[in-house]
Formats: sequence, structure tokens, C-alpha cells
Amino acid sequence: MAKGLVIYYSRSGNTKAMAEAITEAMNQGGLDTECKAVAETTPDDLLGAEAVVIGSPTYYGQMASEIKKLIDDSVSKHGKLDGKVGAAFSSSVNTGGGNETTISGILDCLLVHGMIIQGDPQGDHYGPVSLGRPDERALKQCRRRGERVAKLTLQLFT
Ligand SMILES: Cc1cc2nc3c(=O)[nH]c(=O)nc-3n(C[C@H](O)[C@H](O)[C@H](O)COP(=O)(O)O)c2cc1C
Repeated sequence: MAKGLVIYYSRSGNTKAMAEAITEAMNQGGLDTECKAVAETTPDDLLGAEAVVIGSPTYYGQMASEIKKLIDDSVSKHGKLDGKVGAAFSSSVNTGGGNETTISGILDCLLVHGMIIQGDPQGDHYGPVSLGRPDERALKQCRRRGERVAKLTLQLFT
């Protein structure tokens, strides 16, 4: 069965709540998906999933260093993530506070790994964003992204 992995870093719970909503939707979409804090995640874990979704709070318009460290450590698996499905999400405090640049930064790294990224013409285009604690709009975007990742992954891997 195709597997998914949602990885997040979160200090005050906002990004974690997004991760949980995305994970639930991926599981409902038929992808056996685990949700892990980045502190519990190793580069080896990236190999075990066909879809990897990474979320970070926005720190100065960029991903948190904890997420970047995992990505930098994933150089040990370089070439082995080629063709997997990737996605990203972020929480910030301000509108225009850089959540999309954070997502783009994560997606850039996943592209270097050779991963497949799907945009969204109707929902949050780059990936779900939330201002602070995810409200119903943000949770809807998280569920939508989870469904879309699951659908694409099952199309590619089953
Ligand atoms: C070091 C630091 C830098 C931050 N930089 C930004 C920023 O550039 N733009 C913004 O809108 N929010 C910024 N924030 C706010 C967080 O992105 C926001 O509170 C986020 O929802 C926290 O997510 P969490 O609850 O998952 O930890 C920053 C917070 C910290 C601690």
C-alpha cells in the first residue's frame, strides 16, 4: 500500500494542527499516512513513503532551522527521493508575513530531490497557509491538500 509522511515543526501548535488535518485527509484519501514531528524524523523515514509533506512555521519568511536541518541531512539519501510526491504548508502570524515564501523554500528543496509537486488552481496555490491557529478556511485548505496529495500519489503508485 502506498504510504504518506507528514513532517512538521511547531512551537506553539499552529503548524501541528495543520499537519494533523492534512494527515487525516491523506488517510481518508486512501494513503496510509503517518504524522511526525521533525525531532522524531530521520532521513531514513523519507525513503519509506511515496508522498512527503513538510510544514513549518514562517520564521523571517523562511522555514525554521529544524526543518532545514532535516532537509540538509537528507543529502545522505540524494537521488532516492526522485519521483516521490511532495507538498508543503506553513503558518505565520501576519497576512503577507512570508508564508508563501516559506512554502516555496521547502518546495525548492523537494524539487532538487526530484520530487513531483502539484499546485492548486482553486485552493491555496502553493500549499495551505494559516494565520496563527488554523481557522475553518485554513483547515479546509489543509484537507483539500491532503486529498489532492493522496489522489495524485495513488494515481502514480498503484
Ligand atoms: C523566530 C520567529 C520568527 C517569525 N517570523 C515570522 C515572519 O517572518 N512572518 C510572520 O508572519 N510570522 C512570523 N513568526 C510568527 C510565527 O510564524 C507564527 O506564530 C506561527 O503560527 C507559529 O507556528 P507554530 O504554532 O507552529 O509554532 C515568527 C515567529 C518566530 C518565533
